[in-house]
Amino acid sequence: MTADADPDATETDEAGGPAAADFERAAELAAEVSDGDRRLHELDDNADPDTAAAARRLLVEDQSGAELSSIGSYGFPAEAAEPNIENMIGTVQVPLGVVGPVDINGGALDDERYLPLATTEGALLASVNRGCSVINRAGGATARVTKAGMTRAPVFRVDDVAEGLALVEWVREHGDELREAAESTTNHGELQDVTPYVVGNNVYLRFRYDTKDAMGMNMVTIATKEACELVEAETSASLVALSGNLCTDKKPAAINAVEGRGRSVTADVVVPREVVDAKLHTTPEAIAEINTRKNLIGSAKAGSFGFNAHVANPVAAMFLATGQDEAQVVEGANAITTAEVTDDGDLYFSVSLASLEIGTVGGGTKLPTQSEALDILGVRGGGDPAGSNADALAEAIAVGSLAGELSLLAALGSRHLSSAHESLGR
Ligand SMILES: CC(C)(COP(=O)([O-])OP(=O)([O-])OC[C@H]1O[C@@H](n2cnc3c(N)ncnc32)[C@H](O)[C@@H]1OP(=O)([O-])[O-])[C@@H](O)C(=O)NCCC(=O)NCCSC(=O)C[C@@](C)(O)CC(=O)[O-]
Ligand SMILES: NC(=O)C1=CN([C@@H]2O[C@H](COP(=O)(O)OP(=O)(O)OC[C@H]3O[C@@H](n4cnc5c(N)ncnc54)[C@H](OP(=O)(O)O)[C@@H]3O)[C@@H](O)[C@H]2O)C=CC1
Repeated sequence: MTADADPDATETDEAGGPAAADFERAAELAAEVSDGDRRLHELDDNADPDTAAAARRLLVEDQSGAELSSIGSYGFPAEAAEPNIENMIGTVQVPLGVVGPVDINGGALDDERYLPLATTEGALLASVNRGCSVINRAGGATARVTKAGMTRAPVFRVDDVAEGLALVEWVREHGDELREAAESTTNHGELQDVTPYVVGNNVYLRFRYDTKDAMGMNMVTIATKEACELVEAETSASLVALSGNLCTDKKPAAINAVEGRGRSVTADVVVPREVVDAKLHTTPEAIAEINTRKNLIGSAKAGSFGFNAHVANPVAAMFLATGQDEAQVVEGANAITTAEVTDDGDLYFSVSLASLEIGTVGGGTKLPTQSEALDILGVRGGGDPAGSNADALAEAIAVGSLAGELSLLAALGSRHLSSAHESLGR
């Protein structure tokens, strides 16, 4: 076995962290797992989280021959990540940078902000930064959350369509009882509506909640389970699965593009022609044409839900930076970019993200580096009023996406995409 830290260390430091692990105990635990006396995921029951992580690193190093000193050099007590991961061995570090400060004229965030982006793609921050500098010269970007609501859609089995319709009618008549059941599990969540869908002998009930500052998937799953118990007690329908995929979580889906999920948010800007020329080295006409031929027609021909160039880039980078659930980049990139030449010859440019599932409380937002990144935006924790911090985060991500779209479409217009990645991205 290759030890990856001080083998003489035996005390667990109160502050925690990899150096505070008890490496003697870690070696004992690793040997017990190797001998089949203990399972990998049981180590936390027998040691503090940093020691358990050290034991798992020893096992993985032994089995793979890998040397895990970088993975083991994390900068916070493993205890802080306990709600976020099982079988922890350390962390992966992704470089974090900032762009801006960019001027955001939002409904919830009306100020200048640096935007934190974590990525391994060279040229991405330079590009989004250029977009921010263009937005600032244009007087700032406007941003608004136009709809909010997190969904969970359980599927019920019924005998036939007549029973399915009876269930739909029962749901319509008993909205108050469903709301009371669902909201009994949460202090913040509010049931907004339940939309039924009947397919043969399947009934899907799409519950939508205002989850305030939480992304809300745990919250709405727990609340919907309570409502489902009422449905089963009061009707002949039988719950097959608490998630019936009409929610739709972590899969590309038209329903999210049309109905929205999480926050639907739009950012837009009018860029004066001279700024397009000086900073983007192209014209409003060229950007509008590229947007039509690439983002609209090209995407339509490809059957894509993403009528944009690379909204996934700023969304993923800001998700990683601020502790969002990275699998939900699938829905986060569900965006339409528009571009047109105004009557004055300037460029109107917008990006509308239909289903941005984000929060400033819960999930990964509590981790030390992620909550510092939320501090950069001034949106850590619960907002006043509740929900305003998550609205502000949505607006910041939308403006980052707007900046990225502007810069990339311009780079395509000026034929600078490949040269930019030759000089910055390799
Ligand atoms: C690279 C640039 C920005 C050069 O663009 P430029 O206009 O030659 O740069 P510049 O040196 O004149 O500077 C202009 C501004 O860019 C920023 N800037 C410039 N350099 C830096 C830097 N080092 N670090 C930070 N910021 C930088 C900075 O904001 C600066 O303004 P200022 O603040 O000085 O007033 C431009 O060519 C560009 O944006 N290219 C596009 C690159 C891009 O968007 N890549 C994204 C990834 S592509 C991808 O992943 C998806 C794709 C393409 O496959 C999707 C699809 O199919 O479409
Ligand atoms: N369960 C599932 O099916 C899925 C879970 N996930 C995971 O779910 C997690 C996110 O779930 P989520 O429910 O957001 O987070 P948490 O489960 O961490 O719960 C957050 C809780 O914070 C409390 N809270 C405190 N202040 C506020 C506020 N201002 N606004 C809203 N809530 C507040 C709420 O408690 P209270 O309810 O008591 O008011 C809320 O339930 C992520 O880790 C994600 O990876 C992702 C996809 C699916």
